[in-house]
Amino acid sequence: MSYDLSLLGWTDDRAAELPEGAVPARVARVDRGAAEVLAADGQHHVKYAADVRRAAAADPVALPCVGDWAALRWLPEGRYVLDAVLPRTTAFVRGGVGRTSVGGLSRDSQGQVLAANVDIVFVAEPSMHATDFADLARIERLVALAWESGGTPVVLVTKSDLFDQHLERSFDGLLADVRAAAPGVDVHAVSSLRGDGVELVAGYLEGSRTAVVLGASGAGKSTLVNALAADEVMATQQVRAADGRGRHTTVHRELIPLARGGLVIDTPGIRRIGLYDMAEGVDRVFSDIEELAEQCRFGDCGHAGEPGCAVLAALDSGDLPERRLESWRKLQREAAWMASRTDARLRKDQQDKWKAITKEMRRAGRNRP
Ligand SMILES: Nc1nc2c(ncn2[C@@H]2O[C@H](COP(=O)(O)OP(=O)(O)OP(=O)(O)O)[C@@H](O)[C@H]2O)c(=O)[nH]1
Ligand SMILES: [Zn+2]
Repeated sequence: MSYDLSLLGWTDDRAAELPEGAVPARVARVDRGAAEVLAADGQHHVKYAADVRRAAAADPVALPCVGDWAALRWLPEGRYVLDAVLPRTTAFVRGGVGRTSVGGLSRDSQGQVLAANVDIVFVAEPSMHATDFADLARIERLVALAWESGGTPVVLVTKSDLFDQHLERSFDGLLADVRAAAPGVDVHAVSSLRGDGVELVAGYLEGSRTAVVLGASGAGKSTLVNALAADEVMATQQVRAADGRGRHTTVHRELIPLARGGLVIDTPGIRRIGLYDMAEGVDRVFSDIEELAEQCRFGDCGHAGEPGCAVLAALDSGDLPERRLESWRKLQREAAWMASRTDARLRKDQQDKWKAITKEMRRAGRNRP
């Protein structure tokens, strides 16, 4: 089995970051101290070089993760070693690895990268969930997370076939509310069951882009991924049934290359993604409120009754729905809480570290395999 790197998302920009003589590979899955990677000459199980282990011991953000592009080096004993992680263009960073026994984040926890180099972040929210309509607050939260990762969010209102047209609310009205909750973000209705919108979703992956699907349990993520992947997932299920072995199947389960181009990352970490540091993303998803806040008379207005508050004025006039203001307040509190526990310089330091490692490797001029 060999891979066409460009179909895995390899670009000229990334090639420019590759140390001379190194072999590029995409991380499909990670285990303790080792990764499954896809390279032009096939799939490999590779261990981490001492530099990578050292960097990861100092800071877990340096650990290779699914979606990473890595530089492999050929060892004299006839196998590859993962020598460096190439600079990430996007990353889902969880604020803390450790959880305390009561479920909170432990104070000294550092960031952990759940997935890297994800271009498109689909936010799946069912049009109907039991008798409830799409949850706008959840959409706001996940869109904020998506912006924070550096990827481009696209909201998918899933299970559109379940929407009962006889309800007091029209489907178009629901879509309009969703659009208002995610300004500047594409919003589409999808029914994986009927196949509606699936081609449109696939279109976002053209040019071998990488996507994840975020959403609550039961939002229809797996069904959508299966609809996109069709052939591949069915094939891997047959492999599993035939020989009962897991490894090959698992690789394709976490980083799923689609036959029509593009990839979907689907890992337990991404599925459980909830609340991470996302101050920037919050600002962006609530840009309408941020703009109002700039018009408040006082620069440090708390929007709690101060004179000349533009936010409360918009609330009074009905321009700003109360639900949205509440949602913004809640996310801001959470973001502030996360920020107090996450070293803001973490990622910046990490980027510098990667650059240094890459430079170091270039200077050392590794041997070709
Ligand atoms: N009517 C309808 N049902 C759907 C659609 N997509 C998914 N479902 C059903 O909704 C249920 C949940 O779908 P999943 O794809 O497993 O949801 P998920 O988001 O992957 O859920 P988790 O694995 O728990 O995170 C399943 O019973 C699906 O058959 C759809 O477009 N229309
Ligand atoms: Zn104000």
